[in-house]
Amino acid sequence: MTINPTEEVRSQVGGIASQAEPVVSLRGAAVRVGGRTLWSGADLTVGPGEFTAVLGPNGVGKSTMVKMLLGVLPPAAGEVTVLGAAPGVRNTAVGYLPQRRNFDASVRIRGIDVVRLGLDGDQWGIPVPGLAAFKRWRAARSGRPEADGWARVAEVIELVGASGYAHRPIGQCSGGEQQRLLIAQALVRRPSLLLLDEPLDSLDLPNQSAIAALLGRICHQEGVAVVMVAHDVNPILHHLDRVIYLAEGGAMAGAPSEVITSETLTRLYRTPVEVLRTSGGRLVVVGEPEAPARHSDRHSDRQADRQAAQGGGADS
Ligand SMILES: Nc1ncnc2c1ncn2[C@@H]1O[C@H](COP(=O)(O)OP(=O)(O)OP(=O)(O)O)[C@@H](O)[C@H]1O
Repeated sequence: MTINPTEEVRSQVGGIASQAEPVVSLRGAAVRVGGRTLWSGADLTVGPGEFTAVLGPNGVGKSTMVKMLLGVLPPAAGEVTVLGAAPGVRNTAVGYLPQRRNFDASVRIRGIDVVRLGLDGDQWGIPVPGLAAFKRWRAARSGRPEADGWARVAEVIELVGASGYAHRPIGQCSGGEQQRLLIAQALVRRPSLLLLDEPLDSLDLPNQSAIAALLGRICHQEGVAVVMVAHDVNPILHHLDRVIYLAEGGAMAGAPSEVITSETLTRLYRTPVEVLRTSGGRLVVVGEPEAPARHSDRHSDRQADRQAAQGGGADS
């Protein structure tokens, strides 16, 4: 499918959000886990086709915000709506990409089958939000779910630029290729909102840029609102419409140029952070804790833990 910012194409991907209604709205929202308030006072409005990053230090509660938007965890205070309803109610119109999972090289399932799981199955043990309701809706609507399903899978694979390798076993695809296929999986049900938890983690810089550009196109040309957790704002900075920085006890949201300033970030991170403007006018954040190299280490540790749990050593 050619990417074309027409209403017709928008309707092929984006779903039920009306232009007037915010896709996500937080008013004085707070979350508590284990008896502890992670953040509070969060005000955020995300409109259709807007790209928002959720940023902040490790453990501040970024993934927890995604869980709250999915309805898994209720807000401890304030008002939160997703697609005009309480979180969780409209999950059939929400695509979700959990924190990155690597497919081992021995995994034989093809990319297209992984994408198809977004319609028919679970994402490796993680329940697809609202799947049962969606299946009922789809069967009632089409009467031919199988044929409709494969046509949609092909369409969305083309959209993310994965046609060249979608028939390969996913374990033989590169990290960037796997991520495109997983984004296709999250898009296959034509969501109005895409929630992504650190989709750039463990990717090299060219792949971070390519995936960031793909998400920018999905958002701005296809009309899907994107809310994305990120550690490093730089690869996505020039695609963003809005950011929300979470900090211990607080939160600050706004346009990137308003929020991404040396003063604000230094205050939020409680460590010196400098925001520079390049000759091309782009912002670059220097000194933001948790640089990408550190994330890779973190995920390598998880891989080693998994291998150890399976009886192999980290170096086996
Ligand atoms: N069910 C739970 N019970 C108690 N504490 C929890 C629970 N779930 C998460 N936490 C804690 O809440 C905090 C926020 O976790 P969360 O994963 O949302 O942070 P994050 O900002 O996404 O972190 P990271 O950047 O490391 O991915 C962490 O300290 C975590 O240990």
